[in-house]
Amino acid sequence: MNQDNKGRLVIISGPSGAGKSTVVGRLLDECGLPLRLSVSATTRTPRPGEVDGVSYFFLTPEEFAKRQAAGDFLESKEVFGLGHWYGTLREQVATGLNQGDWVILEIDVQGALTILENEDFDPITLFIHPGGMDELENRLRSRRTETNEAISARLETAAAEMLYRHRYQFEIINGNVDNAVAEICQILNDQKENYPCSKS
Ligand SMILES: Nc1nc2c(ncn2[C@@H]2O[C@H](COP(=O)(O)OP(=O)(O)O)[C@@H](O)[C@H]2O)c(=O)[nH]1
Ligand SMILES: Nc1ncnc2c1ncn2[C@@H]1O[C@H](COP(=O)(O)OP(=O)(O)O)[C@@H](O)[C@H]1O
Repeated sequence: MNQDNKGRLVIISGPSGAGKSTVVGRLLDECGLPLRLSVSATTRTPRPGEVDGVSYFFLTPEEFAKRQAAGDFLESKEVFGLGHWYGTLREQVATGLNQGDWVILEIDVQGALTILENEDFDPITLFIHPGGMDELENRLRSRRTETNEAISARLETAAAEMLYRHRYQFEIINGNVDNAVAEICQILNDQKENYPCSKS
């Protein structure tokens, strides 16, 4: 799927609350590359303001299981141990790569490792974190989207995920959003030298 300059896969992981969505939103607008976000499917309920098909495809557990059985996912995982599933849709990735886009997967560590084991891809991998667990907790609490139970599960998972950051090519500390965005744009544009885009 990745031959003939037909786009690239970019994997971004990091603990919940690290600022992945914030940074990715900016990258899409500011990097000057044909980036697009792969919209994942999930069984979790939408937060206020999240739009089906834009933030995620929000599926019932039954719909999700059906799509798993049909082989529609490149990878799918239960994240945080709270019974909510998340999955990368093959179609999202294939469509983007075939159009020459750089397809961003904003996925957890388990999903990233599964894709790294898949030899069809040669992804650029980035791990984002805020530099400290206290700051992570502050961000999660001030986002006001999660219950205390969900915040605790996210913090526990965060500690485990941090242990995998060395499996990624690039570690980004998102202390200041502007700096993190600039650093990642620079990394991606440097990679372009190795893999010229068919689109730009
Ligand atoms: N493996 C996998 N993880 C995903 C996928 N989509 C989102 N995630 C991860 O699921 C976690 C939870 O996402 P979300 O419920 O939106 O909460 P947030 O990270 O606190 O904003 C994050 O670590 C995401 O990176 C996916 O398709 N596959
Ligand atoms: N560099 C930063 N400094 C301070 N707050 C940030 C920073 N980056 C993101 N945030 C805030 O932290 C919270 C979590 O960010 P979000 O992008 O939702 O994280 P993630 O997608 O990794 O779960 C949000 O309220 C966001 O506005």
